[in-house]
Amino acid sequence: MHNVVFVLGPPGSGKGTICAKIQENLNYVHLSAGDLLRAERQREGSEFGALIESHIRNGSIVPVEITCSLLENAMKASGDAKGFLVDGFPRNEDNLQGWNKQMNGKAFIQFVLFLSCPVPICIERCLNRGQGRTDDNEESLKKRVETYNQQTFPIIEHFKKSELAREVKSERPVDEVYADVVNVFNEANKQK
Ligand SMILES: Nc1ncnc2c1ncn2[C@@H]1O[C@H](COP(=O)(O)OP(=O)(O)O)[C@@H](O)[C@H]1O
Ligand SMILES: O=c1ccn([C@@H]2O[C@H](COP(=O)(O)OP(=O)(O)O)[C@@H](O)[C@H]2O)c(=O)[nH]1
Ligand SMILES: [Mg+2]
Repeated sequence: MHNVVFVLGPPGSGKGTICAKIQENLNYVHLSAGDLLRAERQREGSEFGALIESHIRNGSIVPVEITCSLLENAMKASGDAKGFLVDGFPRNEDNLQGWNKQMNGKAFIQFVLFLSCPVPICIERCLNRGQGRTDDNEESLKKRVETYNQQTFPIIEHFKKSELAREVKSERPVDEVYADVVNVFNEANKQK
């Protein structure tokens, strides 16, 4: 049974940055759904490359069958780990239902880390991210924020209702955000 922590928040809220630090220090394996999709987009012979690229440029969400299989394969390939940080997923109802169907009995959601950050700061961060991404531009970001507000925030609300969400405000400097995130993980692992 894979132990999973979903890491959610608007684009630019710091999910990848924080997950990398957690992976380094707390023995969780970081799986960025976005990175897995970008790798699949480039993979020689992938039948989903064009579909993934159009969703990424559009800030829309790739069908869960594709993303969930990439995540499950990555967890299988990773071998034993204290847990998996599933970064940037689930992003909508289709993702959540698809995960529940495909991963039922195979994964346990320990909790959901929600990095909350004002949108203008998020946009600024993405525009300065400098990773040469095809979706870090004004046009794509506008759509990504709309997708986040319309489709992803309701998923966060769902996890809040089931008392699985742990919110950390992430407009502060990385070290301050990370210190609070460590406390959330320590608290969650104490309860195990
Ligand atoms: N707390 C923070 N303060 C300032 N910049 C940050 C902070 N967290 C992340 N960043 C920067 O903002 C950009 C987006 O961070 P990233 O971790 O990629 O966010 P996400 O994965 O949520 O899109 C990166 O350039 C990163 O270095
Ligand atoms: O589970 C996922 C994760 C990402 N994406 C797509 O990949 C893009 C980039 O996601 P990522 O998490 O890398 O963006 P970030 O929030 O880190 O800026 C999203 O806008 C979506 O188009 C998706 O469709 N499903
Ligand atoms: Mg990211």
